[in-house]
Amino acid sequence: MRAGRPARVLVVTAVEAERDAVAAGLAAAGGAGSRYVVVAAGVGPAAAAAGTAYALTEQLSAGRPDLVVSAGIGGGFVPVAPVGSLAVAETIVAADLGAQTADGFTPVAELGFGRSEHRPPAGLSRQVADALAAAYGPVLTVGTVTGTAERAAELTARHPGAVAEAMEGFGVAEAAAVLDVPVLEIRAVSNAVGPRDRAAWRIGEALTALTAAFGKLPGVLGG
Ligand SMILES: O=C(O)c1cccc(C(=O)CC[C@H]2O[C@@H](n3cnc4c(=O)[nH]cnc43)[C@H](O)[C@@H]2O)c1
Repeated sequence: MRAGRPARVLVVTAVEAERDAVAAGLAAAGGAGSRYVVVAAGVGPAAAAAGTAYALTEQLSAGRPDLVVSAGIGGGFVPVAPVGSLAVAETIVAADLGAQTADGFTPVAELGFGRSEHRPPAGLSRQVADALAAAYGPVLTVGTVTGTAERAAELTARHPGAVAEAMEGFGVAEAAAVLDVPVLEIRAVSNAVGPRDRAAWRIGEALTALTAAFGKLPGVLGG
């Protein structure tokens, strides 16, 4: 990102409820909303990449965005990211893109194809995490929501310090990287990563936290 406050920010969520929660926060921040475009691109990394690429291309005539933010609800690794809290990505990791063998999982980058993670600007991501009182660490992108304690333990072992998982960050980051636009990922925790208990998801609480985060973000990014 160029020095100073970003002139244009693209925020990509998965679903409309997340988009509306982000927009409500930006509206509460007052005026900053005009520099922000918020789109709901769909669930999963493929929809996220396609939607981000489309939105970036559409915005090019007004000038290339300075920053792309992947945002929404997510699963939190407890105890570091409990339900209702926020998580900000230090790295955005494609946690299930690769090959599963008898010896375990090999990430796609180790297979010699592409990359397995994106690194947001370190100073900026840390600054945003601190300002939002968010957990800070790797945020995993998965194609399949974790639903067992065994899978959660496997992910934690492979990605020490992981704070959250969701389904879009890596797709958003891949699209942003094509235009060399820096990326952040901000997640509001709706559920714990672990044994599947859909009834325990606190989506309303997470959306409220997401709104609060985007009420603060313009101030953190420089008004
Ligand atoms: O209940 C299910 O089985 C289920 C399966 C696929 C998707 C969903 C969603 O509700 C997706 C919405 C959205 O939420 C993010 N999210 C929230 N918690 C998690 C999680 O623990 N692991 C991964 N993603 C999560 C995700 O980014 C989706 O876009 C429900």
